[in-house]
Amino acid sequence: MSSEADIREAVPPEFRERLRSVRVADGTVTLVVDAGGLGRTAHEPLRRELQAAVGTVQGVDTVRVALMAEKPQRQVIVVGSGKGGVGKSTLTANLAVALARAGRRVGLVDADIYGPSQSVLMGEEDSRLEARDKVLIPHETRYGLCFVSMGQLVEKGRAIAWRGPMVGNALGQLMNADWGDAELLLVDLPPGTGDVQLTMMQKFRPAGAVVVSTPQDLALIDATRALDLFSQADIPVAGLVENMAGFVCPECGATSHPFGEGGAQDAARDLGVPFLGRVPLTMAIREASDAGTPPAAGDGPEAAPFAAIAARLDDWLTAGAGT
Ligand SMILES: Nc1ncnc2c1ncn2[C@@H]1O[C@H](COP(=O)(O)OP(=O)(O)OP(=O)(O)O)[C@@H](O)[C@H]1O
Repeated sequence: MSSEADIREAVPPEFRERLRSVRVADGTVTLVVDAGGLGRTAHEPLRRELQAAVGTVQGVDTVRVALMAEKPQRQVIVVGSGKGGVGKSTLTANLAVALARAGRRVGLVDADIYGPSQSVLMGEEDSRLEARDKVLIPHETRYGLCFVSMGQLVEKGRAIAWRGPMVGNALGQLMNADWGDAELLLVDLPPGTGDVQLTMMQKFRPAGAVVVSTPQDLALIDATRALDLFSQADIPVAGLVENMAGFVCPECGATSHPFGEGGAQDAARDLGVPFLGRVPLTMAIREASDAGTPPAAGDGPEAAPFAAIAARLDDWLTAGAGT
């Protein structure tokens, strides 16, 4: 009859620290193993390796492996805007890249269910999502982060006309994908204040919200509405970002202000929310975004504003300002 010590000895050394308990009874061995920090994809190979190794011990007929997947502490940050077209998806993609570059383990969720664009922004237009045991496996990008998007589930160019419960269901699938050891999920919300936002706030309790606006008054009125929605739901506001703040002429480098100047910073001050920074309107940002090479991943001047905003968001999270 094999002893517990024989069984422990047979477990490959790299897994011994994960062993939580060993039970031996009538030729059946039960191992309880901590699978925390391993992605779901690693579970089956780990189980098979342990079964094979322990199965070689004399007197062992059956090896049962119970994997405990502790849930990593993961914070959710939503990025919203009062209206469409202000650059919310561009900002979310580049913030995710900048945070990953700064060493954060980041996942990106494209919850802009009616107009998903993260596949294009990440240069993964043809990527499709796979599922294991009905859990989606996020798609690995070249930029040090994984993402999921509605755009990966529906046919390209197909309009999505869903009612509330279907939207909630789709959102749940994206949020509950196999995020492995990601510590931060950045969520690109649809513009406005509809079903997705409400489901998000009720079901997934974000640690914080970032609101994007262009500097002109009309956009700021809408941004104020988005801020109001978050504060009503007790979601802390990490800050306001001013996008398309000043146009940098690609010919002469001079800056003009087609949408006005400093409006979001003033609005943030008036509303008592942090101002996270501004991103200029440049041809390079638009071209890089369309080409699927997020400017934040490069070393050009376009990366700097995103890195600065990401650092402020990181400080806000580190200071424990999120819930
Ligand atoms: N700072 C910027 N400089 C230049 N172009 C930008 C900038 N920010 C965004 N854009 C461009 O503006 C367009 C709209 O941006 P984006 O899709 O990110 O906006 P959105 O608010 O997410 O829109 P939607 O409401 O469709 O989700 C895109 O073509 C994008 O490349």
